[in-house]
Amino acid sequence: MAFESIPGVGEKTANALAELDDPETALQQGDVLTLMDAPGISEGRAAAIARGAIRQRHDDPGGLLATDQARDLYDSILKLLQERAVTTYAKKRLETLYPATKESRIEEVRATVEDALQREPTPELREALADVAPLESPSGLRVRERCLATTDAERYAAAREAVPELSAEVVDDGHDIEELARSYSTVIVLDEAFAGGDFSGDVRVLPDALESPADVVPERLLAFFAENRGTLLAAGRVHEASELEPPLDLDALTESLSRVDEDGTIVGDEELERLATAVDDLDAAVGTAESVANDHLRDAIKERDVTIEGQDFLSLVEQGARVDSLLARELDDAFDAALQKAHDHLVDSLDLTGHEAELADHIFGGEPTFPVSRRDDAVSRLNTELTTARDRRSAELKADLADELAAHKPAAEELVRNALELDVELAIAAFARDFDCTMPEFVGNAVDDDEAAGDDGGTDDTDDAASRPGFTIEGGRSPLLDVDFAAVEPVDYSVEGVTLLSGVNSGGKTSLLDLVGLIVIAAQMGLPVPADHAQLSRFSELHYYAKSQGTLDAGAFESTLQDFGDLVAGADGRLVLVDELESITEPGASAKLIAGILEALDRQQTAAVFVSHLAREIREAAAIDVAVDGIEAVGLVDGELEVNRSPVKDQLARSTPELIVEKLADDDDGEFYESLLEKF
Ligand SMILES: Nc1ncnc2c1ncn2[C@@H]1O[C@H](COP(=O)(O)OP(=O)(O)OP(=O)(O)O)[C@@H](O)[C@H]1O
Repeated sequence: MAFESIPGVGEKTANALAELDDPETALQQGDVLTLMDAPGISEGRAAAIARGAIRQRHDDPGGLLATDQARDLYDSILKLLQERAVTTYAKKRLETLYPATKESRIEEVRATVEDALQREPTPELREALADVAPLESPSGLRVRERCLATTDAERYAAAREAVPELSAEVVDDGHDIEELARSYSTVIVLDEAFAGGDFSGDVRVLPDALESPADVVPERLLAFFAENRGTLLAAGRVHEASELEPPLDLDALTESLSRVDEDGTIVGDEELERLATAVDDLDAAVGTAESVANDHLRDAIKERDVTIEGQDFLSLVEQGARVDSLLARELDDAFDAALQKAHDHLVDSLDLTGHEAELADHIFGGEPTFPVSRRDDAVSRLNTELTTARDRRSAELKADLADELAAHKPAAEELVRNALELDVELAIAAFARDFDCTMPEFVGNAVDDDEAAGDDGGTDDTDDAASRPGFTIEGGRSPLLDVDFAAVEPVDYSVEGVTLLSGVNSGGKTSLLDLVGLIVIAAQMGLPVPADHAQLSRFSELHYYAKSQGTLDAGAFESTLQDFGDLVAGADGRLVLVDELESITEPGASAKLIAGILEALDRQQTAAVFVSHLAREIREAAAIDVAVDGIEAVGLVDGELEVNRSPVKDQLARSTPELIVEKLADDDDGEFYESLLEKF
């Protein structure tokens, strides 16, 4: 696959992607998690690449968000979704949802959303998800008790590359290998030539070792599971707390994980623990055993009255200070008992067995002496015996556990992936619940797709191909208003083609444009929308222009006009939302400009809503019959306008001043207010 053909992927990124095991599948599935594994690819970048790949797969030109205001609305929707996701992964994954213009992409997301809407985001699930993160590959692992050896420089380089966890050594001959075996518990020789060699120590000739590094370093897999233990267990809890079917036996995984600690060390094996403790405690135990023996001997000597015959005394004097023979004779039993006590202490405290106990026997012995002292060579022999046994036991257990975990690995990866993907679905489900959403219905044929229209009622393009693009919203409630969502009044609004929207001040015109834009963007992302019912065309571009902050200077005015020049020259199937364009210049000129833009848009297959306080003037200036809808005040209550937030079709709303003059005219018998009212 030519990665550089993906929108937004340059040579450097393409090279990074090529380093993944299976980048094609990751790109095809929009799998941000795997894409993030490519060197130098951040989560945000991975999401952008995934989006590009999705667009490419659907041959989707994208580009629905044609103005900054439209992009801001998209960002707001994304934020509402991301706030409802627990994991960073899901927050990034949600960014792969973009407003598409191709039916196939919208349908693809809608199919996932249908499932998502069945999900229930419970507190237990959110709690478990908090501990789930993408799996990490441990780095910097070093295994010190094993080494690789070869006579070949190339193989040496390959060994360093394939198994960085072990030391690799270049050797000349068997003698060098013997030397290594003295420093390492195990030496793995990579050269066939040494097969059948007679080495002392644990020397294994494994010419194929580099082909399956995991067998040579089972620690690699153990470290993977050890490092990801928290995530794996949490992903297991996510499955238990939801209706997700786990891809492996969770009890078996938990049991396997309980046998390795965070450092990748085997735990829970009594024999290994016995040997490890014995190695660690050997010195201290020998010291204590010495004291035990000496205490016993000291007490025995103190209690003893020694009678020395003259002859013995003479020979003692003649032989200098040697008392060994005397000790041997007089304290033979006590000496034996002291040694026995020392030995028993060693065997008991270190829990030594069979051959180890025999070796311990040699630590205290020989000619009677006081104080009793250890024989260092015997201590060293016991130490070697225990260390070798410990390492052998550990290596066996690691290999066994690694075998077991290797079988779990693909399913464990799926377990975590499922949990993370569930978080994405739960965020969508929470969005739908929090804002009382329903799935929108696509009608008409605003965008020309080459594809055949689907017949599942989702994006039914065959319905009304001749009709003009537009939308119908029933009971729409914007989650972006500055009031609590519960206090948002539902709005009904329907537009086909080009229309003006008039209305009282603060009647909710801007909020309505936001709602329309939001519903269109969310719908084309494949998401449910905050309305009781929504029907819309699939638009090619959304041009949303916010209200200008004041009259523009000549330069800004010129460039705004150029924007509209481009707009009216654009393709069919667009939705244009414009808020009070009149504020950019003086009212008389504005009305003429807007009238001209509306005429041009009316000639195209475009839907447009222009909010304006100059609806009457625009209509008068326009050569076509421009539709005008109105958000009306139903009355004035305590100086406050009471507003019907749903625009009335084909009705020019009376302005706030007109309403107030009318009220004064009603309240007052004078002619002044009546005459004012006639001016409207
Ligand atoms: N559907 C709604 N439900 C509840 N409150 C709303 C709704 N729509 C608008 N409002 C409230 O009315 C306020 C004014 O709305 P908005 O700015 O959309 O009015 P406008 O008609 O564009 O005003 P102006 O003519 O002054 O530009 C909002 O800030 C919001 O508090």
